[in-house]
Amino acid sequence: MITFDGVTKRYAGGTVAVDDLGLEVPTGEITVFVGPSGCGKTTSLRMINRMVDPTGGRVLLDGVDVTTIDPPTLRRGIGYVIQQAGLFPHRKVVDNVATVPRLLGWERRRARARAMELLERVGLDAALADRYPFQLSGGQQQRVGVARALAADPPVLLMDEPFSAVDPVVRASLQDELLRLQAELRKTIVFVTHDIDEAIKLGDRVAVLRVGGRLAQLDAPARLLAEPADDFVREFLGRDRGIRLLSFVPSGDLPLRTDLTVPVSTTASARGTAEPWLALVDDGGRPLGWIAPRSLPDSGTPADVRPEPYGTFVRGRDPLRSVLDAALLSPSGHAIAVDESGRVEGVVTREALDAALARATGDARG
Ligand SMILES: Nc1ncnc2c1ncn2[C@@H]1O[C@H](COP(=O)(O)OP(=O)(O)OP(=O)(O)O)[C@@H](O)[C@H]1O
Repeated sequence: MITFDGVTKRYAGGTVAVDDLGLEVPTGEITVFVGPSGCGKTTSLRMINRMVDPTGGRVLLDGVDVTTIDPPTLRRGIGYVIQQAGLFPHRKVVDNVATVPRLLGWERRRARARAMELLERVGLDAALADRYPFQLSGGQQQRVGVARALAADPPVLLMDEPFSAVDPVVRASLQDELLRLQAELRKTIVFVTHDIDEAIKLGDRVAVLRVGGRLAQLDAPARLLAEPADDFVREFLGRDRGIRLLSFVPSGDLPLRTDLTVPVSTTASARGTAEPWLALVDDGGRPLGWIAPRSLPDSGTPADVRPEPYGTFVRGRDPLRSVLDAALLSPSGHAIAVDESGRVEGVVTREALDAALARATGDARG
């Protein structure tokens, strides 16, 4: 665990970058520092690995004041990833990743083997190992940066805007990759960003800082969205707070109707149904779309019927936000629930969804 105990940093010249910061970064979790430019995020992060020392208060790593540990020893247990990856330009990718193990005295072959294993872990093709950093895309460079930080298997990882220099699509995949890795590795991660969406996606807890280096709020993302502490946090969170909150509400307990589906082989049997919409399902159990039984032809083959568009969600895995999205994509207003392999489990009606939405927003309002 990392503890900020009344930490202040006043730079020469008088700027107070961090002001009496008190918070805990739990072991094995991702804690995100977020806030506008100049609010002291980077300074706070760097006080953990002693690139900056506080002028007041203490930063404790598992109860030990970091200023009592000499920086090289301290940094051996702390990986560090920065924007633009910060790779050594004249070293091949594999040697970049092997840098810290080599510094720790690993023999060359073992360090390289470890580097190759990590490149694979972060989703990079082994063929890239012998390239130089300039021969990689921005996203690939960031992956190398993450692999390098993980090379000595440090319990703590500091990440300073690591994904902000890449385009939104690559950025999203790097974020997904980090979450996947973290599920396996359970590092204690402090992640700095100015992007609130990134903070909410990645953080187990999010610390919102305001300029002057003061902590505005520290909470789990769902709580932050539901109950911003003040106007500054509310404005920083921006629009769509209610919708974004639905990303944290599970869909597993939504009631399913199985009588609102019809197999394609028996489409004609749907003619007499009173329901305005039925979900058409193929022979493999996969959704084909919505049909209106009333519009089925009295004669001829119902095979000519063209199903209307639909949306699906994986029940139990996807959040309520995905159910709402699926419902909005369907003319019926209902959402089709599928299992992990894409087979239809049933239908969540608009009424059931409305009730769940009312419950979720009611819970959020407290
Ligand atoms: N070495 C330094 N000397 C003097 N002032 C500094 C120094 N480093 C940072 N500052 C000031 O401290 C404040 C906080 O800086 P810091 O880099 O920690 O903010 P940040 O939240 O990480 O900002 P950004 O999102 O723009 O990177 C700013 O006002 C900055 O100008």
